Amino acid sequence: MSLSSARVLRTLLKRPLPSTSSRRASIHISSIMSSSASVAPAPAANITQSHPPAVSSRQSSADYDTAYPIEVRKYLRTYGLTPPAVESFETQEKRCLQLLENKQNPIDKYQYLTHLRNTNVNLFYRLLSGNVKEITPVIYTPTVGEACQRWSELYTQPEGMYLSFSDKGNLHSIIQNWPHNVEITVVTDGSRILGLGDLGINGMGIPVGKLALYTACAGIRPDATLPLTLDLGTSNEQLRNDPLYLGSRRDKVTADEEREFLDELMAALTERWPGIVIQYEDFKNPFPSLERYQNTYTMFNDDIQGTGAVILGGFINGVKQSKVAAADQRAVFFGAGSAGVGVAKQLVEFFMNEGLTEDQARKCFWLVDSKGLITNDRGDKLAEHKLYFSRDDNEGKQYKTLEDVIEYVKPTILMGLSTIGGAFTPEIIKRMAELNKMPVIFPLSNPSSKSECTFEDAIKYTEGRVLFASGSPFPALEYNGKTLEPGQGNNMYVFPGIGLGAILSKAVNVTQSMIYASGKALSESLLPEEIEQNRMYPDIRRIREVSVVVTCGVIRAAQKAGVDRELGLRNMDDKALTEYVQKRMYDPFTEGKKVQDEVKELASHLSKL
Ligand SMILES: NC(=O)C1=CN([C@@H]2O[C@H](COP(=O)(O)OP(=O)(O)OC[C@H]3O[C@@H](n4cnc5c(N)ncnc54)[C@H](O)[C@@H]3O)[C@@H](O)[C@H]2O)C=CC1
Ligand SMILES: CC(=O)C(=O)O
Ligand SMILES: [Mg+2]
Repeated sequence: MSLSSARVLRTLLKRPLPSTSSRRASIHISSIMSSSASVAPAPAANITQSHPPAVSSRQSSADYDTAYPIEVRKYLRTYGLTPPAVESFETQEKRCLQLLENKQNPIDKYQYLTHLRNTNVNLFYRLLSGNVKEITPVIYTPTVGEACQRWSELYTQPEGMYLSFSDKGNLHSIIQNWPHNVEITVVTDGSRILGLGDLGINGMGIPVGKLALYTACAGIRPDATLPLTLDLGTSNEQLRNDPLYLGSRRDKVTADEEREFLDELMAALTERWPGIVIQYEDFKNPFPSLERYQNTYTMFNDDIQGTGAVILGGFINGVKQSKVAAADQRAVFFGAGSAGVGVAKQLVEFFMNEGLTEDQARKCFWLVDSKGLITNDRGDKLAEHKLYFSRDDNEGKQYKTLEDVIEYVKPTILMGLSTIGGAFTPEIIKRMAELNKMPVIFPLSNPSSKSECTFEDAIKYTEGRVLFASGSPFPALEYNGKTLEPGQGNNMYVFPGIGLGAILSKAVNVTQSMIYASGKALSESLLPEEIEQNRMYPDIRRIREVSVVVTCGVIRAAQKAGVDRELGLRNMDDKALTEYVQKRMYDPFTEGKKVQDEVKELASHLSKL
């Protein structure tokens, strides 16, 4: 059967997926009129059944909130489908936190939170917003790493779209199956999931986790987000032989095949949802797609650009503390992939803004990959993205190990984007501390097991002088009577604001200037007391406020670049723009109130008839 005839058949067999608003349109007058009387449950059966009964799988998961008053439950036709008590947000949170605490393993906590998101979306986001520091490590790095590794083993429900290479030619029609209007998608092919390698379609945990952060941090409505995983084969033989693996068992498609598929995908997504923002995530080789689509679609690559921006943000504050001028910086990058090159390029731009020429700025960087320092005369064919930083001043000498490179360069900065856990050994950290008053050491690989060093080691071996940020979170430490908080250099500080800024400004493209602006805005989002505490990044608990600052910076940059189509925002001063952004953000704490207000308004209207 062709896809289009399958769709017709399905349409005939099934009633359409009702949206919350269409369901609300078929109001149950008697239930609302009787609801104000008391909390005593009037039988749900008093509801006139003018159309098929509400089926749980057809309701929005937000509708089953035990915080909803009786009249709202009747209005939503969930009366009787939730326990009788009407709970406060505090009681709900207490139960959820207790349940979380009782779970022994991070993955059990992850599964519980997944269940919660699918059964009461507003409660999930209230819980996340109120406990962002505690819960982010469960739904995002590091735990999402294990969730992806075990995705096929633990699978219970769909949470996004899966598109296979064999669907090529039909992507446009398959995408029509998604039942909501989408403003933003995160798309991966699973080929480089964190530092864990090619996980094929098991990588779905990443789009799901990133989009949960879009909602929690930048207030993009949950139903306007689309987690998207491309099943383009996998080079992971173990997965292909795993009987539980949920993807196709073919080898990875070729670069040409991938390009053709992505061309069709980009067109299909944009045709279905004009203006959609498309975030590329965790592709093994993401440079060609960024180059190909960045001037044609509203898209960006989080690993290259988001990571560049977040490190720029922290680095601007770090430089102020270390007081080493741009011209005197020498940065060794351990790892020269998408993230390494993305960060280095972003810092080149910063150094140029600090007065260096491009060549002077570029020469401040020494990139190391699995074969050692990247030089023109190393003897291997360098991937294109490495050429810009390849050194020609090594006088014929090759430096194979990180120790050798450090002795040669005597760096002020050591970045880790290598996926090699523990690569920054005590000796390396000590050497950085000998070379610098305040060494910058950023072990940025994820998840925690891949971090190039721990916060504890960085503090111990530099005697507390390190300027530290890691990709995954580490706990705070007591050192010499002081509590030291590690920085978290993770793109989660910027991608929510980049996405929201692009959506609200209706940007036709995500320009490099918008990316730079996100990092700059992040650096300016610190409170005076955070600056006083020598922090490079704001407290993660303020991420929603921070995302508003980042969003405004991105919108202004879009306006300056002339890629914005929401021209009304141009006339707003900064205060008005900030308020506009805040008002446009989904807030799980007031979401239920909106429904209650609708019910009240309707009851009052009906009483006047
Ligand atoms: N903190 C953050 O926000 C972000 C962190 N990352 C993390 O950065 C890591 C790298 O990501 P990508 O650059 O996208 O991956 P990639 O696969 O493109 O690059 C990895 C690089 O590490 C090098 N490498 C591998 N083994 C090595 C060894 N033994 N010695 C020296 N170099 C070695 C490779 O040659 C390559 O240049 C991952 O763990 C990822 O999770 C990525 C994006 C954002
Ligand atoms: C944080 C992130 O995007 C990564 O590790 O790939
Ligand atoms: Mg990533």
